[in-house]
Amino acid sequence: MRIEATDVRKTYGDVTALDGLSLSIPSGSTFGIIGTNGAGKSTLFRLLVGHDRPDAGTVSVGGVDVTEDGRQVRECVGYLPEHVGFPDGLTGREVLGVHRAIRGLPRDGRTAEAIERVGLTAAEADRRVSGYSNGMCRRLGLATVLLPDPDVLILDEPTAGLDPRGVDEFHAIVEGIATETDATVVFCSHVLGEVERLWDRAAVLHARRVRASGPVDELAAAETEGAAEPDGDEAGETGRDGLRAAFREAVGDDAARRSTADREEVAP
Ligand SMILES: Nc1ncnc2c1ncn2[C@@H]1O[C@H](COP(=O)(O)OP(=O)(O)OP(=O)(O)O)[C@@H](O)[C@H]1O
Repeated sequence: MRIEATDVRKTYGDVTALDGLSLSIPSGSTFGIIGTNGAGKSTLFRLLVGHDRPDAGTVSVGGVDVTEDGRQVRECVGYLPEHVGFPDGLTGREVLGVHRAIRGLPRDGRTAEAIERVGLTAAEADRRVSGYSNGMCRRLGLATVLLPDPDVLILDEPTAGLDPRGVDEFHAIVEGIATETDATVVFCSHVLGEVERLWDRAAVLHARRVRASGPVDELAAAETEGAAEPDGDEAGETGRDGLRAAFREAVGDDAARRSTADREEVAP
């Protein structure tokens, strides 16, 4: 499903989180949003799933305006927020059972399928979540959003706090989902390495809007080739120099270099 955001503005009191943001995410793509802390990534995601409303502009998923029919959009979108909590006393499988029941989904084996898809063993699924590692919690969170077989997956920094092996394993799971389904996968991160490994296309969020967007190979290739001057500040599709410049501008030169190194560290 295609996702479109057009000239979106969102404020929280006197804080302007997004201003003039426009973004187009093609159906079936794996799309990364990269930006520093506070760039507005989570705000954008909340708008995409109708948990928040833009002050101006429009957001649509599969041609449906999210502000007009948020319910229809949420039925086909799986949204994993950055912070997810589970009731300590339940097992992973019970957590999934609760999610299945809340959504009114049938008992048709989808819980076991979701457990398998995220790489939890049956024994792990039957353990209480109070004993889960961060990586297991992330997998369980992903399993909860996979239950309804969503057309769109929106994952807000799902690898934050994972060690390099955990990041790699999580990427492999998401790659499997992207390959085996037609789902559009949108994922955000601070780390360029994650972009190169996982995504077809990416957008750099900076100064409350999309600073640049385009194919990831252009962004990543540009990053490893050295410095370049910015080529303008228009949002939307840009060439290699625009992506490279936007990424450096957003995260700073040192962070850009570290981000490239992070990619090498987590490479299999
Ligand atoms: N509920 C809220 N109330 C007030 N300000 C908010 C709220 N949500 C977000 N903001 C502000 O909006 C801006 C964008 O925040 P947002 O959480 O979307 O950024 P982010 O890119 O997801 O950051 P991070 O990488 O740290 O998660 C920040 O200045 C933040 O303080």
